[in-house]
Amino acid sequence: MTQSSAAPARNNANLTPATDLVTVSRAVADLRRGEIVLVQGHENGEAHNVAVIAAEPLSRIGFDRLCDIASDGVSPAIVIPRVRAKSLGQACKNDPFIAFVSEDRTAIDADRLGQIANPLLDLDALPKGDWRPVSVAESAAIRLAKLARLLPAVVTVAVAADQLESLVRVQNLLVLQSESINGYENASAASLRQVSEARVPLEDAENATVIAFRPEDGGQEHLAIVIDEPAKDKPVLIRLHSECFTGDLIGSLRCDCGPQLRGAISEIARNGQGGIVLYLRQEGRGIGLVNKLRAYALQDRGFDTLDANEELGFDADERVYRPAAEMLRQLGFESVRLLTNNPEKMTGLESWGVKVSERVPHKFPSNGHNEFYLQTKKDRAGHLF
Ligand SMILES: Nc1nc2c(ncn2[C@@H]2O[C@H](COP(=O)(O)OP(=O)(O)OP(=O)(O)O)[C@@H](O)[C@H]2O)c(=O)[nH]1
Ligand SMILES: [Zn+2]
Repeated sequence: MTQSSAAPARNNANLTPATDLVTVSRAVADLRRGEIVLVQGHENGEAHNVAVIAAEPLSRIGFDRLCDIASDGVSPAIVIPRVRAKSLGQACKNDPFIAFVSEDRTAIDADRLGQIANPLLDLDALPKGDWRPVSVAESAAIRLAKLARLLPAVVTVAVAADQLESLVRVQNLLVLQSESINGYENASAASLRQVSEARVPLEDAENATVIAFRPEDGGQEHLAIVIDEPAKDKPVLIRLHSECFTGDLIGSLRCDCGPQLRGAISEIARNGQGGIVLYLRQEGRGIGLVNKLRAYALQDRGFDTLDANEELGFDADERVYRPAAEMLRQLGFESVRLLTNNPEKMTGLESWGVKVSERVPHKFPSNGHNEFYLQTKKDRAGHLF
């Protein structure tokens, strides 16, 4: 076990379970670097603690350190999506995630873990082992991996209560409560505050102002592009646009995002009443760019856009709409006319108290590459084309 007695503890093991935005965002960064984080969950009135490492950026050193934490001879558990377990030959119930524990600790190394976790990699055979349901702490750890925009697959070992305090103190590991992880997205959205604003004349809307909103934990800023001067006492024309690096910036033909973004700006400018484009940092329907590229690679192997997400262990759509509702509230708008084909955006906004008085269709012609994508949204995601 690596020890550094001089390292100050970054928090203590008795933290209250209130959502702790800063600790969660620090844990996200730790997980992305391949570091161990400690997660505490409560089941049947008892605390269960796990030390966690993400399966994806797992280094040999990180894996060895995790094994050092485990009791003698105990293999770490590999928590993967049910669909991945199925394709590895394990018929399982409907739990979305399942844990695999190898009989032989030496049968798993960092490379083998990557192959087990990532559906794009081939795996010859799984070593002998047992499957078991995941604990509350482990399912929160999966949520943390999703917040980190990593593959939803983690490696865990159980940690006894007396071991927890020394890991925090001696190894300088973060400990966080499952409630904090599970409440993070909501709390982060509620903490958004305007941090800067400037006039930015656009090709299609000369009178535009970009306003940036930052969450308290210092996470990614969402943007409001306010065009002209929309009245606050009647429904404002808006578009909720989810970030799409490939479609918005480099002209990808796999989706319809580029034309939808530019089209929304010009339509709002043309209508003469003003309006707002909310540019939401929810790349890849909330799974992040790296995972979206993985989903594209799976689509090239025959999965459709929704199944590809699920094959990776994500929901078909992981977006949340509280940040959009919060920005509208702070800008002083209560009621909107929404440019969209996606009914979930309407119900999402309404569930956070924004009145959607009208849906304004926002369809653009297909381009020779995105017909199947658009058809899938219509047939399987209920998009109204
Ligand atoms: N995971 C995943 N995300 C994708 C794929 N294609 C596009 N996206 C993402 O999907 C989102 C599309 O966002 P929007 O255009 O705002 O939403 P929409 O659900 O299509 O709804 P409307 O356009 O409003 O009708 C962006 O974040 C894209 O990056 C894909 O195949 N997989
Ligand atoms: Zn796109």
